Formats: sequence, C-alpha cells, structure tokens
Amino acid sequence: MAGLAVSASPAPAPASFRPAAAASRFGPCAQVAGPAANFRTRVCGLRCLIAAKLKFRKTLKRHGWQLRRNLEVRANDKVPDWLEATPLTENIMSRDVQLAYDSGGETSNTCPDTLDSSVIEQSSMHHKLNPSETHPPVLKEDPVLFDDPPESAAPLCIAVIGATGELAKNKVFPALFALYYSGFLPQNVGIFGYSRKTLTDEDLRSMIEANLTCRVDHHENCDEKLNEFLKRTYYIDAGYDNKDGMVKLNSKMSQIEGNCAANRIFYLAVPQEALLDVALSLADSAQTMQGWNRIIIEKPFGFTGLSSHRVTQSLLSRFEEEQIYRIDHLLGKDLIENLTVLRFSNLVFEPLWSRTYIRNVQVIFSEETAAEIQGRYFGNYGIIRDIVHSHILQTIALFAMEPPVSLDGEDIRDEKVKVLRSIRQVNLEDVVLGQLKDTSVKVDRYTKSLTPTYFAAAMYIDNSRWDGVPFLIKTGIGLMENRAEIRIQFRHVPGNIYRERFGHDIDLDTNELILRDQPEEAILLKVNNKVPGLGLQLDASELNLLYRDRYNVELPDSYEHLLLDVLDGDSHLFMRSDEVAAAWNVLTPLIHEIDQNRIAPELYEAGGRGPVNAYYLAAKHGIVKIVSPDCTTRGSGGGEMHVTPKFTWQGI
Ligand SMILES: NC(=O)C1=CN([C@@H]2O[C@H](COP(=O)(O)OP(=O)(O)OC[C@H]3O[C@@H](n4cnc5c(N)ncnc54)[C@H](OP(=O)(O)O)[C@@H]3O)[C@@H](O)[C@H]2O)C=CC1
Ligand SMILES: O=C1O[C@H](COP(=O)(O)O)[C@@H](O)[C@H](O)[C@H]1O
Repeated sequence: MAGLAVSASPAPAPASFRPAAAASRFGPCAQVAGPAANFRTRVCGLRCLIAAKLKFRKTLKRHGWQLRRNLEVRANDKVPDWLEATPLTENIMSRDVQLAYDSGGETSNTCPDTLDSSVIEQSSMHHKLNPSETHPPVLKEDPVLFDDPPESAAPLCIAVIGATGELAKNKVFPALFALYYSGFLPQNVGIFGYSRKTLTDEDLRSMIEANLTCRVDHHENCDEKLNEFLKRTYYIDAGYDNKDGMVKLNSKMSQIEGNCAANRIFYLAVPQEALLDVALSLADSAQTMQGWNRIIIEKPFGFTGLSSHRVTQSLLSRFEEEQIYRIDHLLGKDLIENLTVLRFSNLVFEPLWSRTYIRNVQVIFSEETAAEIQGRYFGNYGIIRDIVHSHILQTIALFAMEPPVSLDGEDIRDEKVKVLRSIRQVNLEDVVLGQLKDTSVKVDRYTKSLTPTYFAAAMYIDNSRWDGVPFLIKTGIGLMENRAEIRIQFRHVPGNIYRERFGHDIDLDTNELILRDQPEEAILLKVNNKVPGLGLQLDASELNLLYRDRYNVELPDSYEHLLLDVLDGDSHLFMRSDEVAAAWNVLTPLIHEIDQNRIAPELYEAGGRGPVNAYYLAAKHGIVKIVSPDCTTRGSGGGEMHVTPKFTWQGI
C-alpha cells in the first residue's frame, strides 16, 4: 500500500476499459440495468464458446470480459456488424440506453448540476423518503472522487456493511476487485467498507489488499489496477448506532457522487441478528434519491418460516421487492446456469425432462470442510437451514420448473415458486440426519447439540411433470471429498432388445446425465455402445465435457457472477419473498418434528461417506447404485459381454 493516497481525482481508466466497459454499461449518467439487460447473461456459456471459436479471441482478450458479456447479447453466431463497422462505444451505448430500465429507483440520462424538483419528488415517493432528505450534509474535509465530466459515467457506490467480517474479507472485496479489474464496474465507482470498529481508510485498504489477487490467466496491470481500486475504497466508522452510521455513509457517498445521478448497492455481510437494524437504518438514511438502490442479503434467510416471514415483512415495509437480492453464492456456479442452458437449448434433452423419461434425480453437495470452521452449524442454524433451504431447493426449482416465458428474472422466479409450492412436505421416514463426529477440543459443545451437519432426503414434486419421481438430496460437511453435482438417471429403454446382454442387472444400462461443479466442472453423459471388434460387447461409456479441456480460462468466483447480476438487475438466481416462504413451507414441519422429538442424528466419521442410512434411503426410493467395476458376464447367446460402467455411485 506504499504510496497510496486518497486522491480527489479518479485514476484514469486504461484505453481498453473506457469504451467497452464504462460506456456500455453505464452510459453518460444513464440507467444501466434492468430486466432487458438480463438477456445478456442468459446466453452465456454458448455465446462464450461461439465467440471463442470466431476470430474474436484476440479482441476478447484485449477488452476483457466486459466485451465478451456484451457480445453474448447477440442471438446469432456471427460477428456482429456493429462491432466491425462502427466504433464500439457508440453502438453499445445506444443499445444500453434503449434497454435502460429501473427496478429500484429513478434515474436521469443527463448529469444535472442541480436536481430538478420533479426528480426529487419522484424519487422520494418511490423510496418513501422525504424530499428534505435529498440534501445530505457535506463533509468538507473529505476528498471528492467522482469529479469526471458529466458525460463520462453514472457513479456507482457499493457499500459492504460488515466490512471487517470473514465474508467481506474473503469473498466480497475480492469479488469486487475482480469485477473492477475485468472492467465490469464503472469508472466512477466508490467502494465503502462499514462496520463498528474504529478504523481508517488506510486500515481498510490494507485489510482488503491482503486478500486481493489478479487472475492467473489475465494478469496485466495487476498492481496498477489494485492501486486504482484501493484508492476508491473508503471506510465508515459506523459506531454502535446504525442510524448514525447510515447517515455517515450517506454523507460520504453523496459527497463522492457529487450531483450526478448515482446508483447504490448495499451488501449486508452482517450476522442475522444485525440484519434488520442495518437494513431499516439504511432504508431510512442511506438510499440515494437520484438512482436505484439495491440491497444484498446473505443466507440463511430466517430460522423458521415464521421468523423469516417477519424479516420479509420488515424489509418490504421499506424496500420494494425488486430492490432485494437474497444471495446464495452456491447458485452462482456454472453448474446452476447449465441446468437451464442444457435443458432449454438442446433438443436431445428438453423433451426428456419429465417423469416419462427421468427415473430419479440426485442433488449432491458435499464438503470436506472440517467442523472447526463450521462453528455456526452447531447449536445454531445447521445444514437444513443453511444449505437445503436455499441452495438445494433452488437447484430443484430451477431443474424442475416449466419453461419460463422468457429469461427475465421475474418470469423465471414465477416458475420456480410453482415448483417450490408443489414439493410435498418431507416425511421424517424419508430423511437421514447425520452429525460429524468431532474429536477436537470442542467435542463437549458439539455432542450436546443435535444440529445436523448431514442431511439426506427423498423429496417428491406433486405435479403432472414430476409425479412419482424421487429427488434424492445428499448434503453434508466433513466428508471424503468436495462434490457438487446433479445426477439424472433415465428410465430403461422399453422392451430393450439388449436386455439380456446386460446380465442380471438391467440397471447397468441406465443412461445417466451428470452436471458437475466439483471436484471439477464437467457435463457427463453415460450411454451404451458396442465395443469395436467381433462379438457383441456392450460398453457403458461416457460422453464427457470436461471444462478444463474445453475452456482455457480461470472460472470466476460465484460471488463475482452474482454481484454482476445485481449490477445488471438480473434477479433470477436470487430468491423472491414468495420463494423464501414456499421453501420454508416445505421444511418447517420437518424441522419442528426434528426439534420437538429431539431426533438424534447418526454420527459419522470425518473424511468418510457419511451416514450409512443414506444408502438405504437411496435404495428405498429406487436410486440405482452403479458400482460394478468389473462385470464381465455372459449374455444369453453364450458370447462374452463386458459391461464396464465407469460411473461409480458417489454415495456421500
Ligand atoms: N463467512 C461466510 O463464508 C459466509 C457467511 N454468510 C453469512 O454472511 C453474514 C456475515 O458472515 P461473516 O462475515 O462470516 O460474519 P462475521 O461475524 O465474520 O462478520 C460480521 C461483520 O458484521 C459486523 N457487524 C456485526 N454486528 C453488527 C451490527 N450490529 N451492525 C453493523 N455491523 C455489524 C462485524 O463488524 P463489527 O463488529 O466491527 O461491527 C463484522 O464486520 C452472516 O449472516 C452469515 O450467515 C453466508 C455464507 C457464507
Ligand atoms: O454458503 C456456504 O458455502 C460454503 C462453500 O463455499 P465455496 O465458496 O467453497 O463453494 C460452505 O463452506 C458453507 O458451509 C456454506 O454456508
């Protein structure tokens, strides 16, 4: 951090960043996001692939992801005419202005020196604030960051509330820097760290710097970018009253923004106990009147259905639904986006997506992580509230939903909530609870708690598409490996003429599709084929797409993905209030039954596969266990036949 001083002028953006990033996304004080902009993100994987195949490679590299993301909006595979024929800036700018829409605030396309009163009035109505609050006090001693000429870009202020916490340090600031580095944040961006500790700007910068790195595959100007980013970072010593703290934050932001129409994002990385105090205080005192305001809230989303409902009601008393982004970073993984991309853009899959062809679905999320760093699980939230309520149920909802009307966030959320409302309440008999045996010094505390660290369950969706199809969930910590995948097992081929060739176990011919995030990103499809040569040997082979072989890029962290979605106003991976409630309706009766009956979880060893009962649960619901590494057998015709399934059942 040597030589870093708070500067009154923003550091100049590099040439490659200015036109594509600042102009396209932020325009001249223009509104930058909205439902229409969602379209950009949805076509992601395929467009990246196609663009990479075209001559764009060098261009993409030079302009960074910002350009790639803009390219992704194209619905065809051709080099866009506008890119070749006219200056990039001009084209992107006009399109973005056209797409401009505001879901959480008002904006203007110009950057007036003074606010006109009609704008103030509109904004105030929208945010339920008093027009008199639009003139924050000015802190004379502080530097002003956003002093670019009006035509440059709409400012964006991002406040990380709980800036000294683990989440902020390890995930949020690094993700913000990665976005800044890659050109996704506007030139006029200000980053504000907020907590109750007495720190200075420099303290915050040093803390952030300790965790910042540049991408291995994209490393130019790293130090320069790091310094630019840190110069735009400020600390707010909020004290112990969030009402005062938010007034301070607002003053600082207003000062940095100047009079330009500005947008604000508030990332609430605070403990659940502090959530409402922080959220309501900021609603009253820290929202901008001249742009949109969005708040990001961390999981878990409540402790029971009732407590969650209360939190939701309080939030909705001050914010519009469209302003609230409930983040679960596990949903920001490519695995999740691929669920819908794969299904809705492939004729070979889309017609098969129902009970007619799918026999069962497994959603697996296991972690090696030891219990020591999962302290908040014990005697507290546990894995059902932390992982199942949001990550697992959202995955099932995205997997099982009807085709949405469009890729717009609200259309997708409309379909997800229908799935959540159709999930049958989970029967305790179809549940396995586990708890990691703990040999650490904290063993007393842990053994007194019945909080599960492992959860398996068979769920059913009572609608016409999924009637009778088991969705087997398996999730836990302290297991043998990190595994995040969705496994789809298909039904048998009716009247399969090769039936006998599979020997005694017809299940061995089960087609299986696996979408995997961990241990490594891949899409795998198990098919049956003939082994070359004389005789009729069948082989269960894999048509594999390993991301590491196909794409030579470092994958962004899921916080980057989701923060960018917030910036874009794309809500499809964030739970709406009705989704939160519907998910609680599935789980609350089960949680009550577990709590009231003090159901003891099955203890399991660290580094193992988890509770043995999970195997029986799978078997009970007809989940195939494909483990036969060597099943040479004889077909009825007497010829030798090898069935060599390479897919072993991952029984975590
Ligand atoms: N850590 C992680 O990886 C994940 C965390 N989460 C969720 O994110 C949230 C934060 O987690 P984490 O960072 O681990 O928690 P920490 O306890 O590490 O940090 C909490 C932060 O909030 C601040 N804070 C605490 N109370 C208040 C208050 N009343 N008003 C204002 N600020 C306050 C603390 O600073 P100070 O005391 O100085 O004010 C600190 O900066 C939690 O809700 C957690 O469930 C979700 C997923 C993953
Ligand atoms: O939200 C959570 O996620 C982490 C895993 O995060 P990742 O970035 O390693 O995928 C998990 O350890 C934690 O239990 C859970 O609350």
